[in-house]
Amino acid sequence: MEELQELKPDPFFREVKFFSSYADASKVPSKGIPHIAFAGRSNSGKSRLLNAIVERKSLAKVSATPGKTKLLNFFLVSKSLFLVDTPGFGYSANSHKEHEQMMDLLMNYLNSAKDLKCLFLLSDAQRELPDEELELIGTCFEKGTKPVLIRTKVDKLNQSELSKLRKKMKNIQGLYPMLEIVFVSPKYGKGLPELRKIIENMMKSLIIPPMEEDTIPQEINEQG
Ligand SMILES: Nc1nc2c(ncn2[C@@H]2O[C@H](COP(=O)(O)OP(=O)(O)OP(=O)(O)O)[C@@H](O)[C@H]2O)c(=O)[nH]1
Ligand SMILES: [Mg+2]
Repeated sequence: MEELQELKPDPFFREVKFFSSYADASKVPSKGIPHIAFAGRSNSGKSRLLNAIVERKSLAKVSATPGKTKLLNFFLVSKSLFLVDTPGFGYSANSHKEHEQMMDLLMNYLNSAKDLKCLFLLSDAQRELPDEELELIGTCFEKGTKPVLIRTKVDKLNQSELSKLRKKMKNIQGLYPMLEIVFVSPKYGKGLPELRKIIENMMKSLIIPPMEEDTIPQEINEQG
């Protein structure tokens, strides 16, 4: 894979900040600012990809230990878009009880957030795509949330593994012809222009009300 090229700074992502964290899905912002959520198994690379898209090194917290992100962490981009980092499903290094709470939080959010317009569903390219991910893609189409399937860590695959993966993804697009699938490696900048384009197109298709002052939190709490 080619080395990371110097990326052209994207003006839309120049203004990005941590907004707030939520442990209760009913409290998340719902005033018309669209959300894009990053969901997927623990350790699939959600937090790292979010940072890479907005060209920040450590805005969202990244860790090699699965289960790092425990809350719904909202990042506000140009006062008009929330990128939402979420706890990972599947194995995590947290206690069983804590993990169950994280999963309840995530599912409540995915099922109820009115402003969730797009789901970035990440899955490690070294692993088979689990059936649950396919079901989640189906649910997104039913609910009118645009799903994007993102295969991460493609830098860890060799050429023959990559071509096998491409074939498998073609089969999935046979099931879901409208599904966009992107291969990424934040390490090498791969897939980032495609994802930024998806975000740009989504923003163009929406009418977004100006952000009200009272929705900006007075005290920003800790990211979890
Ligand atoms: N080689 C490689 N490593 C990656 C890539 N993306 C993420 N990683 C690494 O994978 C590990 C997990 O990344 P995170 O972004 O914290 O994963 P996450 O999905 O947010 O994990 P949880 O918050 O625990 O659910 C970290 O050590 C990352 O540096 C990638 O594209 N290539
Ligand atoms: Mg994370």
